[in-house]
Amino acid sequence: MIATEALSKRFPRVTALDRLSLDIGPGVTGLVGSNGAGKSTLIKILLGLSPATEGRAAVLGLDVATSGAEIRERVGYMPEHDCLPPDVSATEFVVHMARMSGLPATAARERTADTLRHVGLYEERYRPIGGYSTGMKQRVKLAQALVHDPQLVLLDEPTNGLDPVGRDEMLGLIRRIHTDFGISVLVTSHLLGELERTCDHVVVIDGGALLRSSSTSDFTQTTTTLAVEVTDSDAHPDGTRALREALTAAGVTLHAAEEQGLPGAGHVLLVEGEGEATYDLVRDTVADLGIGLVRMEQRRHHIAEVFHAGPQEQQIQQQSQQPAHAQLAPQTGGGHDGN
Ligand SMILES: Nc1ncnc2c1ncn2[C@@H]1O[C@H](COP(=O)(O)OP(=O)(O)OP(=O)(O)O)[C@@H](O)[C@H]1O
Repeated sequence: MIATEALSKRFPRVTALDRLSLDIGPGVTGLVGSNGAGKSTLIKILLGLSPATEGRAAVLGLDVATSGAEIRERVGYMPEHDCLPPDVSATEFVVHMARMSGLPATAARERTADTLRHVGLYEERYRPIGGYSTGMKQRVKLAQALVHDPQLVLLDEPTNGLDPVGRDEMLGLIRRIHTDFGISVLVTSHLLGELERTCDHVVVIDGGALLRSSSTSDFTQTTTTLAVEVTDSDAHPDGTRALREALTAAGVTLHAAEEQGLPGAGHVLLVEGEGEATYDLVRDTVADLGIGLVRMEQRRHHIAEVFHAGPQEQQIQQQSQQPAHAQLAPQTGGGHDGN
């Protein structure tokens, strides 16, 4: 879908992309990086809207330096910034964008109705965009990227400005772009956690250079550690502590998640697993103590942990509760006009 080779983009005072080489296949791919990492710059080069300083890039096998117009015919683009005209309706705007992409008038109207319905805009599509909420505007931006039935869409920070419910809905829509229509997706975000559920593959860039590119399952592979959570009882007002003491006496290696200083982790014990025997021992010990077993599960790595620990350090600090959307620290000096 997308291939870049030693792609660089230098502005007078900043290197936005630094010899970036990528190979992105079909499916849903997340492009993650903090503010100023170079995500928007890469997208603009891929669309043939901005020339690279050095290196090469191809989208759907077409060279970005020479085939910008053909690429834009086959690729949809959802820009990051608010760019919608306030005084026209979603229908008028999306029909216009469909016509710009080369669809005849009737097809443009039909595709617009289908696409707006798909993104969840119904009767409000006849009202001027200026009165829409942020979530509705993001849906219009997504609809205009999809209306000409592209093979690939490039979505720049589609969850920006959305509340948690709106973000989940948008992520669900993005996933369905691929599952329902077979359109491949490159979606950027500075929130590592949200891509875990949405993307098949994740590319992490920082300072315009590649940090890591791998499948989401590689990022989130399971560990041999069990996360165990129990209830308290009258006999054991601190059930977690009672279980900890009993398991330690039985010779099991374990530590409390709260030792890592994680919020909400006070009732979670992390048990070093040694196969079936450990599951049985935990179950029997909990039963003997007469407390309740809330959960016992193999811990998964979260993308954010892997990223913070660095690719080489797969033995990551143990923790059971990661905030749903771990955010990369913003970089300094990122101000620009966005063009
Ligand atoms: N037209 C421009 N002129 C000068 N510098 C620019 C220009 N566009 C981008 N930059 C700089 O290039 C770097 C990468 O910017 P880019 O917009 O690609 O980052 P990003 O990862 O998309 O971040 P954000 O999500 O904040 O937009 C930043 O340091 C930015 O200031």
